Amino acid sequence: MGHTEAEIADQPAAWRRAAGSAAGAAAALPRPGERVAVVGCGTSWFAAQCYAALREAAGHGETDAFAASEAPLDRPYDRLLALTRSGTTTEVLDALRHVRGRIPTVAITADPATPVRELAGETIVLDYADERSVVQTRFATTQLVLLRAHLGEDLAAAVADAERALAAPLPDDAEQYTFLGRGWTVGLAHEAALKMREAAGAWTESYPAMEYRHGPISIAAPGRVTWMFGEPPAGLADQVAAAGGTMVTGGLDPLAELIRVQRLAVRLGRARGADPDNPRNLTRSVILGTGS
Ligand SMILES: O=P(O)(O)OC[C@H]1O[C@](O)(CO)[C@@H](O)[C@@H]1O
Repeated sequence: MGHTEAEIADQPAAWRRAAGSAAGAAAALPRPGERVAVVGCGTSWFAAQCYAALREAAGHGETDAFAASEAPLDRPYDRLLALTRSGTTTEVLDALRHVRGRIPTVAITADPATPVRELAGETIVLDYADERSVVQTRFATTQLVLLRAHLGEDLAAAVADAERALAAPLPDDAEQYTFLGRGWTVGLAHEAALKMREAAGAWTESYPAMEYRHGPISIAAPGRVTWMFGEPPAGLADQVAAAGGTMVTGGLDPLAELIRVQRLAVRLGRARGADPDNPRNLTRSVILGTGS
Protein backbone atom coordinates (compact mmCIF):
# COMPACT_ATOMS: atom_id res chain seq x y z
CA MET A 1 0.00 0.00 0.00
CA GLY A 2 1.37 3.44 -0.96
CA HIS A 3 1.35 6.32 1.50
CA THR A 4 -1.62 8.03 -0.20
CA GLU A 5 -3.71 4.89 0.29
CA ALA A 6 -2.54 4.58 3.90
CA GLU A 7 -3.61 8.17 4.60
CA ILE A 8 -6.99 7.56 2.94
CA ALA A 9 -7.50 4.50 5.13
CA ASP A 10 -6.62 6.41 8.32
CA GLN A 11 -9.42 8.95 7.93
CA PRO A 12 -11.94 7.43 10.39
CA ALA A 13 -9.33 7.57 13.20
CA ALA A 14 -8.36 11.16 12.35
CA TRP A 15 -12.02 12.21 12.10
CA ARG A 16 -12.77 10.74 15.53
CA ARG A 17 -9.95 12.78 17.02
CA ALA A 18 -11.01 15.99 15.25
CA ALA A 19 -14.64 15.61 16.31
CA GLY A 20 -13.47 15.35 19.90
CA SER A 21 -11.22 18.40 19.71
CA ALA A 22 -13.68 21.04 18.45
CA ALA A 23 -14.35 22.50 21.90
CA GLY A 24 -10.63 23.11 22.40
CA ALA A 25 -10.35 24.95 19.08
CA ALA A 26 -13.45 27.12 19.59
CA ALA A 27 -11.66 30.16 21.02
CA ALA A 28 -9.74 30.65 17.75
CA LEU A 29 -12.58 29.95 15.32
CA PRO A 30 -15.19 32.41 13.99
CA ARG A 31 -17.91 33.41 16.43
CA PRO A 32 -21.60 33.48 15.46
CA GLY A 33 -22.54 36.79 13.88
CA GLU A 34 -19.10 37.57 12.47
CA ARG A 35 -18.65 38.26 8.78
CA VAL A 36 -15.92 35.84 7.76
CA ALA A 37 -13.66 35.35 4.73
CA VAL A 38 -12.16 31.88 4.25
CA VAL A 39 -9.21 31.40 1.91
CA GLY A 40 -7.13 28.53 0.57
CA CYS A 41 -5.61 27.15 -2.63
CA GLY A 42 -6.45 23.96 -4.51
CA THR A 43 -7.95 21.42 -2.15
CA SER A 44 -7.90 23.98 0.66
CA TRP A 45 -9.99 26.40 -1.43
CA PHE A 46 -12.60 23.68 -1.95
CA ALA A 47 -12.59 22.94 1.79
CA ALA A 48 -13.13 26.69 2.31
CA GLN A 49 -16.19 26.52 0.01
CA CYS A 50 -17.62 23.62 2.03
CA TYR A 51 -17.13 25.46 5.33
CA ALA A 52 -18.59 28.73 4.03
CA ALA A 53 -21.81 27.02 2.93
CA LEU A 54 -22.03 25.00 6.16
CA ARG A 55 -21.50 28.06 8.39
CA GLU A 56 -24.15 30.07 6.58
CA ALA A 57 -26.59 27.14 6.68
CA ALA A 58 -25.95 26.84 10.43
CA GLY A 59 -26.99 30.49 10.81
CA HIS A 60 -23.58 31.66 12.04
CA GLY A 61 -23.32 34.55 9.62
CA GLU A 62 -22.07 35.64 6.22
CA THR A 63 -19.14 33.50 5.14
CA ASP A 64 -17.34 33.95 1.84
CA ALA A 65 -14.84 31.46 0.41
CA PHE A 66 -12.15 32.63 -1.99
CA ALA A 67 -9.15 31.27 -3.81
CA ALA A 68 -6.50 33.03 -1.73
CA SER A 69 -5.12 34.85 -4.78
CA GLU A 70 -8.50 36.43 -5.56
CA ALA A 71 -9.88 37.35 -2.14
CA PRO A 72 -11.28 40.92 -1.93
CA LEU A 73 -9.88 41.45 1.54
CA ASP A 74 -10.49 45.19 1.64
CA ARG A 75 -14.13 44.37 2.29
CA PRO A 76 -15.18 44.81 5.92
CA TYR A 77 -14.72 41.26 7.17
CA ASP A 78 -14.58 40.59 10.92
CA ARG A 79 -12.19 37.63 10.65
CA LEU A 80 -10.02 35.79 8.13
CA LEU A 81 -9.75 32.00 8.26
CA ALA A 82 -6.85 30.57 6.24
CA LEU A 83 -6.77 26.84 5.40
CA THR A 84 -3.36 25.48 4.47
CA ARG A 85 -1.98 22.01 5.11
CA SER A 86 1.61 23.05 4.47
CA GLY A 87 1.46 26.54 5.97
CA THR A 88 3.76 27.69 3.15
CA THR A 89 1.48 28.44 0.18
CA THR A 90 2.40 31.91 -1.09
CA GLU A 91 -1.09 33.25 -1.84
CA VAL A 92 -2.39 32.20 1.59
CA LEU A 93 0.50 33.91 3.37
CA ASP A 94 -0.07 37.04 1.23
CA ALA A 95 -3.75 37.12 2.26
CA LEU A 96 -2.78 36.96 5.93
CA ARG A 97 -0.23 39.75 5.44
CA HIS A 98 -2.87 41.87 3.70
CA VAL A 99 -5.20 41.99 6.71
CA ARG A 100 -2.56 41.78 9.44
CA GLY A 101 -3.26 44.15 12.34
CA ARG A 102 -6.69 45.02 10.93
CA ILE A 103 -8.83 41.95 11.72
CA PRO A 104 -8.31 38.76 13.74
CA THR A 105 -6.89 35.88 11.72
CA VAL A 106 -6.75 32.14 12.26
CA ALA A 107 -5.04 29.41 10.25
CA ILE A 108 -5.68 25.67 10.24
CA THR A 109 -2.53 23.83 9.29
CA ALA A 110 -0.79 20.48 9.69
CA ASP A 111 2.69 21.56 10.67
CA PRO A 112 3.46 23.65 13.75
CA ALA A 113 6.79 24.90 12.35
CA THR A 114 5.75 26.73 9.18
CA PRO A 115 5.58 30.43 8.21
CA VAL A 116 1.81 30.61 8.64
CA ARG A 117 2.35 30.37 12.40
CA GLU A 118 4.19 33.71 12.35
CA LEU A 119 1.52 35.46 10.29
CA ALA A 120 -1.75 34.20 11.72
CA GLY A 121 -3.02 35.55 15.03
CA GLU A 122 -4.14 32.05 16.03
CA THR A 123 -3.09 28.70 14.60
CA ILE A 124 -4.91 25.39 14.94
CA VAL A 125 -2.46 22.57 14.25
CA LEU A 126 -3.86 19.20 13.14
CA ASP A 127 -0.48 17.46 13.14
CA TYR A 128 -2.09 14.03 13.49
CA ALA A 129 -3.75 14.57 10.08
CA ASP A 130 -0.55 15.68 8.31
CA GLU A 131 0.39 13.78 5.17
CA ARG A 132 3.41 12.59 3.27
CA SER A 133 1.34 12.68 0.10
CA VAL A 134 1.27 15.44 -2.47
CA VAL A 135 -2.41 14.71 -3.08
CA GLN A 136 -4.38 15.85 -0.04
CA THR A 137 -6.89 13.45 1.42
CA ARG A 138 -6.81 13.00 5.21
CA PHE A 139 -5.91 16.57 6.14
CA ALA A 140 -8.61 18.14 3.95
CA THR A 141 -11.42 16.00 5.33
CA THR A 142 -10.23 16.08 8.93
CA GLN A 143 -10.26 19.87 9.09
CA LEU A 144 -13.83 19.79 7.76
CA VAL A 145 -14.81 17.37 10.53
CA LEU A 146 -13.37 19.79 13.08
CA LEU A 147 -15.25 22.69 11.50
CA ARG A 148 -18.51 20.75 11.27
CA ALA A 149 -18.21 19.77 14.94
CA HIS A 150 -17.55 23.41 15.82
CA LEU A 151 -20.80 24.33 14.03
CA GLY A 152 -22.64 21.94 16.35
CA GLU A 153 -22.89 18.77 14.25
CA ASP A 154 -22.67 15.31 15.80
CA LEU A 155 -20.15 13.52 13.60
CA ALA A 156 -20.67 9.97 14.91
CA ALA A 157 -22.70 8.88 11.87
CA ALA A 158 -20.19 10.47 9.50
CA VAL A 159 -17.32 8.56 11.14
CA ALA A 160 -19.28 5.30 10.83
CA ASP A 161 -19.91 6.13 7.15
CA ALA A 162 -16.18 6.78 6.66
CA GLU A 163 -15.53 3.20 7.81
CA ARG A 164 -18.17 1.98 5.35
CA ALA A 165 -16.69 4.08 2.53
CA LEU A 166 -13.37 2.28 2.92
CA ALA A 167 -15.05 -1.07 2.30
CA ALA A 168 -17.75 0.02 -0.18
CA PRO A 169 -17.64 -1.22 -3.78
CA LEU A 170 -16.41 1.29 -6.37
CA PRO A 171 -17.97 1.93 -9.77
CA ASP A 172 -16.21 0.51 -12.83
CA ASP A 173 -13.58 2.77 -14.40
CA ALA A 174 -15.07 5.23 -16.87
CA GLU A 175 -13.80 7.48 -19.64
CA GLN A 176 -14.91 10.69 -17.91
CA TYR A 177 -16.36 11.83 -14.57
CA THR A 178 -18.52 14.84 -13.69
CA PHE A 179 -19.13 15.54 -9.99
CA LEU A 180 -22.14 17.49 -8.73
CA GLY A 181 -23.18 18.94 -5.38
CA ARG A 182 -25.61 21.31 -3.74
CA GLY A 183 -24.96 23.65 -0.80
CA TRP A 184 -21.82 22.56 1.03
CA THR A 185 -21.34 19.55 -1.23
CA VAL A 186 -20.55 21.79 -4.22
CA GLY A 187 -17.07 22.19 -2.66
CA LEU A 188 -16.88 18.41 -2.28
CA ALA A 189 -17.74 17.98 -5.96
CA HIS A 190 -14.89 20.32 -6.94
CA GLU A 191 -12.53 18.49 -4.59
CA ALA A 192 -13.57 15.10 -6.00
CA ALA A 193 -12.85 16.32 -9.52
CA LEU A 194 -9.44 17.65 -8.43
CA LYS A 195 -8.60 14.32 -6.75
CA MET A 196 -9.27 12.42 -9.96
CA ARG A 197 -7.13 14.86 -11.95
CA GLU A 198 -4.26 14.84 -9.45
CA ALA A 199 -4.07 11.13 -8.68
CA ALA A 200 -5.20 9.69 -12.02
CA GLY A 201 -4.70 12.42 -14.63
CA ALA A 202 -8.38 11.88 -15.45
CA TRP A 203 -10.69 14.20 -17.37
CA THR A 204 -13.14 15.47 -14.78
CA GLU A 205 -15.58 18.32 -14.39
CA SER A 206 -17.62 19.62 -11.46
CA TYR A 207 -20.66 21.87 -11.05
CA PRO A 208 -23.46 22.87 -8.73
CA ALA A 209 -26.08 20.23 -9.58
CA MET A 210 -28.68 22.70 -10.88
CA GLU A 211 -26.09 24.31 -13.16
CA TYR A 212 -25.26 20.95 -14.73
CA ARG A 213 -28.46 21.15 -16.81
CA HIS A 214 -27.43 24.52 -18.25
CA GLY A 215 -24.92 23.11 -20.74
CA PRO A 216 -22.54 20.61 -19.11
CA ILE A 217 -25.07 17.75 -19.42
CA SER A 218 -24.32 17.86 -23.14
CA ILE A 219 -21.24 15.70 -22.51
CA ALA A 220 -23.18 12.92 -20.71
CA ALA A 221 -22.73 9.77 -22.80
CA PRO A 222 -22.18 6.02 -22.54
CA GLY A 223 -18.97 5.29 -20.64
CA ARG A 224 -19.15 8.56 -18.69
CA VAL A 225 -20.14 8.96 -15.06
CA THR A 226 -22.17 11.70 -13.36
CA TRP A 227 -21.58 11.47 -9.60
CA MET A 228 -23.90 13.35 -7.25
CA PHE A 229 -22.93 14.17 -3.65
CA GLY A 230 -26.24 14.01 -1.80
CA GLU A 231 -29.74 13.79 -3.24
CA PRO A 232 -29.92 14.54 -7.01
CA PRO A 233 -32.42 17.18 -8.16
CA ALA A 234 -35.71 15.67 -9.40
CA GLY A 235 -35.45 14.29 -12.92
CA LEU A 236 -31.67 14.51 -13.20
CA ALA A 237 -31.04 10.76 -13.00
CA ASP A 238 -33.54 10.25 -15.84
CA GLN A 239 -31.85 12.89 -18.00
CA VAL A 240 -28.41 11.30 -17.48
CA ALA A 241 -29.85 7.85 -18.26
CA ALA A 242 -31.52 9.19 -21.42
CA ALA A 243 -28.10 10.42 -22.59
CA GLY A 244 -26.66 6.94 -21.98
CA GLY A 245 -24.53 8.10 -19.03
CA THR A 246 -24.13 6.40 -15.66
CA MET A 247 -25.41 8.18 -12.56
CA VAL A 248 -23.73 7.44 -9.22
CA THR A 249 -25.25 8.53 -5.91
CA GLY A 250 -24.13 7.48 -2.47
CA GLY A 251 -26.18 6.83 0.63
CA LEU A 252 -23.32 7.91 2.87
CA ASP A 253 -22.49 11.18 4.58
CA PRO A 254 -21.17 13.29 1.67
CA LEU A 255 -17.73 13.70 3.27
CA ALA A 256 -17.51 9.92 3.59
CA GLU A 257 -18.60 9.64 -0.03
CA LEU A 258 -15.50 11.68 -0.93
CA ILE A 259 -13.43 8.80 0.50
CA ARG A 260 -14.90 6.53 -2.20
CA VAL A 261 -13.74 9.02 -4.83
CA GLN A 262 -10.27 9.20 -3.25
CA ARG A 263 -10.06 5.39 -3.48
CA LEU A 264 -11.32 5.42 -7.05
CA ALA A 265 -8.77 8.09 -8.00
CA VAL A 266 -5.89 5.95 -6.69
CA ARG A 267 -7.22 2.80 -8.38
CA LEU A 268 -7.76 4.59 -11.69
CA GLY A 269 -4.33 6.22 -11.50
CA ARG A 270 -2.67 2.83 -11.04
CA ALA A 271 -4.75 1.30 -13.85
CA ARG A 272 -3.54 4.09 -16.14
CA GLY A 273 0.10 3.55 -15.20
CA ALA A 274 0.35 6.66 -12.99
CA ASP A 275 1.88 6.73 -9.52
CA PRO A 276 -0.61 8.47 -7.17
CA ASP A 277 2.20 8.92 -4.60
CA ASN A 278 4.20 10.92 -7.17
CA PRO A 279 1.63 12.79 -9.26
CA ARG A 280 2.61 14.39 -12.51
CA ASN A 281 3.48 18.12 -12.53
CA LEU A 282 2.57 18.61 -8.85
CA THR A 283 4.38 19.53 -5.66
CA ARG A 284 3.14 19.27 -2.10
CA SER A 285 2.68 23.02 -1.87
CA VAL A 286 3.27 25.80 -4.35
CA ILE A 287 5.73 28.48 -3.26
CA LEU A 288 5.86 31.15 -5.95
CA GLY A 289 9.27 32.23 -7.10
CA THR A 290 11.02 29.01 -6.09
CA GLY A 291 9.62 26.77 -8.80
CA SER A 292 8.32 24.31 -6.17
O1 LIG B 1 -3.12 23.40 1.73
P1 LIG B 1 -1.86 23.97 1.19
O2 LIG B 1 -0.65 23.36 1.80
O3 LIG B 1 -1.85 25.46 1.21
O4 LIG B 1 -1.72 23.56 -0.29
C1 LIG B 1 -2.68 23.50 -1.21
C2 LIG B 1 -2.10 22.60 -2.25
O5 LIG B 1 -2.61 21.32 -2.05
C3 LIG B 1 -3.05 20.82 -3.26
O6 LIG B 1 -4.44 20.75 -3.17
C4 LIG B 1 -2.42 19.46 -3.47
O7 LIG B 1 -3.30 18.44 -3.35
C5 LIG B 1 -2.70 21.80 -4.33
O8 LIG B 1 -3.78 22.07 -5.14
C6 LIG B 1 -2.35 23.06 -3.61
O9 LIG B 1 -1.20 23.62 -4.17
